[in-house]
Amino acid sequence: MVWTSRPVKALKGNIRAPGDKSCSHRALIFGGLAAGTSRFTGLLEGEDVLRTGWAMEALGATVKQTGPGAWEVIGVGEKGLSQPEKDLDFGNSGTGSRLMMGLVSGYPINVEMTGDESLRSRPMNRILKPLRMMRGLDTAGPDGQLPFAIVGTESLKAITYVPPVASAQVKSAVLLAGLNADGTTIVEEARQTRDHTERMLRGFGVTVGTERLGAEGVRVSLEGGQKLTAIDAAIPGDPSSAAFLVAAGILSPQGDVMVEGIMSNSTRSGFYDVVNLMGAHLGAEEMGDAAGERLINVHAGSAQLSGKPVPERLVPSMIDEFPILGVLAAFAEGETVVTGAEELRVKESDRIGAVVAMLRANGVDAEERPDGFAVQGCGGPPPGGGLVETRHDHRIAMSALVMGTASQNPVSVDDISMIATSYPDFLSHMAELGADISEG
Ligand SMILES: O=C(O)C1=C[C@@H](OP(=O)(O)O)[C@@H](O)[C@H](O)C1
Ligand SMILES: C=C(OP(=O)(O)O)C(=O)O
Repeated sequence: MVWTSRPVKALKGNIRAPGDKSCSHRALIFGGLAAGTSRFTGLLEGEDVLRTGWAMEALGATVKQTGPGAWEVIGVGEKGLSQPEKDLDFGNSGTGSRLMMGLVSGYPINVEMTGDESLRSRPMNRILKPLRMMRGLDTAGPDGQLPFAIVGTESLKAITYVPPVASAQVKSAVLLAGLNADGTTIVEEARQTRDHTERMLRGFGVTVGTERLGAEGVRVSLEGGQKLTAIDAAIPGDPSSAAFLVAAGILSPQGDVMVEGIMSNSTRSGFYDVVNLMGAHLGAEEMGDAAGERLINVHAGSAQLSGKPVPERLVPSMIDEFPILGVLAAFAEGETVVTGAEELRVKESDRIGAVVAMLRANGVDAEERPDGFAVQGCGGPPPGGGLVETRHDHRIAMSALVMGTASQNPVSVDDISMIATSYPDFLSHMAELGADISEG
């Protein structure tokens, strides 16, 4: 179903950022594992997160909604995870599926897992390889794409693992397997990825060590056999979802957008650093904290940006924000170049190909690089007028719709259904700001 975003003069208003997707997955997983009842507020009720909740229920936890964004999770505690009676379907979610692969591998259960067309095409050997090492198996194995089964065991051995790609999902899967392994599991990241697993596990009473490794890296360690204790927590706002609203405020000719309660964590803030480098002058005010994370309100007003090379050291901390950065680059003056971001090829879509196709369909000069893309900015509103192929990718759909709010002509997308995986309130939030987005 085609939806179209038409240019409007002003986007204005205050929006509360939706709950963070990464933290919401982890809240349900850790709550489902813990002894006792955990209560969460502000949980993201996106499809990806709900599927993680259903998976935890299939494994023996009780997960129930008690109000809007309010959830109660009764964990399995001492009993451990039990054999699910059906396949676990993770839909579109790399995070849910990969974290759960690590988690279930340390229990004597056999778990069939699957996902949608996009997830079934994503690489899983990055998880299967360290899990095989923890079983003492040769690291060579069949190439992994869902559907497949994880056959768990109670005799995992701790390993020291250096992931070949910067991935919080890989780090987290290894640490979750490490919870049930014999010895101390260590993950060494050359460039640190988002640290929500480490922080939230500590909240649930697990001792997790973190040491700096070189200028940009980290060594994370966790002793096997530790138990989790239930907590009450408020989920911080999602900086990745908020990035669409912030971009909309910057691009609007009369933009005045405040996004409230965004998690401020240096492992997630790359997008905000880059748009400031490009000349956005975002305003930030402290808002207290939630679940051990600092919260800020961010104000975004109209600004003419200048294209910039994106510093490679910031790539992991903005890995989900490249589609919307591509849109900002199209409005900027001069060239924006992204390098060192080959991971974008294996997200919900090949996001290098999808971003370049989105921009070209709207009259913008953009080209693919093996590990990124280059955009020649229009120095103002790009032509627009295109129909964007979203390729089952929520972030491409939202980026294209934001582009349409300020381009010369409307921008259409071929599908919006998958936006609900990460940001079910996106369209209503955009409408509150004054966007003109509708079917057809
Ligand atoms: O751990 C997480 O919650 C996530 C890690 C990132 O994936 P990778 O680990 O594949 O980089 C990110 O793209 C995803 O949206 C969420
Ligand atoms: C890459 C993403 O998520 P996941 O890997 O969980 O599917 C995303 O939300 O942009």
